[in-house]
Amino acid sequence: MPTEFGLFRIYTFVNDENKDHAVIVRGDPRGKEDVPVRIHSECLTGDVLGSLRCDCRDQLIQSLRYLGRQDYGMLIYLRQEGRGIGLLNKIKAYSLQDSGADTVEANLKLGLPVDSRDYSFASEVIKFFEIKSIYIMTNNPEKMKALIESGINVKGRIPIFSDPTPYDKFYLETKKIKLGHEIENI
Ligand SMILES: Nc1nc2c(ncn2[C@@H]2O[C@H](COP(=O)(O)OP(=O)(O)OP(=O)(O)O)[C@@H](O)[C@H]2O)c(=O)[nH]1
Ligand SMILES: [Zn+2]
Repeated sequence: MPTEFGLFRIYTFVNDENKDHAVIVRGDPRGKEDVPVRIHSECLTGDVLGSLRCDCRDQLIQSLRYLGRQDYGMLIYLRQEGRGIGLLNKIKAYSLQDSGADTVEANLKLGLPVDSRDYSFASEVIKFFEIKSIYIMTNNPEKMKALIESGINVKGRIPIFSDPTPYDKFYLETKKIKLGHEIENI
């Protein structure tokens, strides 16, 4: 698949819930060591519509740009919208955030988990390609931990910072303080 970031191959994998996840592969990472991998969670509002309420689109573009410069690597696009609560609930959470709640409080007020994402599917994909070790592109230590616990040899982390805007500064601060994201530029 030719993209503005370079040439990739695209695969789809379907899980038990019948969600089709996309894997965008650069070069041939099969059997390789030290493969850069971005595991990106779906964000329709940011990734597709360009919403500035979050940094998702910026991280997606930075990841693809980075991967496009590598000989091999992959981006696993997981259909776990809204950290797993789905689009409808994320929009309800946005409404509560407009009344003052932060991104964590809003989920809790809706009676939903703060983060119900599952990375086992991403691990299966990495194992499918027989990748020996990875560098994970994330600021989220929980994501890294989940991958290690599922048996992936994670050699290290590649941070992806985006410049905060007036629209996402509070969101990024909350991710740093309440969700433990290692964001150094706020
Ligand atoms: N529930 C909820 N989900 C959100 C909100 N803003 C963005 N998301 C979702 O959050 C997911 C991305 O998670 P983030 O917390 O931004 O980042 P991360 O994937 O944990 O960490 P990185 O790997 O550093 O990007 C996507 O599925 C978005 O749809 C929000 O305010 N509420
Ligand atoms: Zn987003």
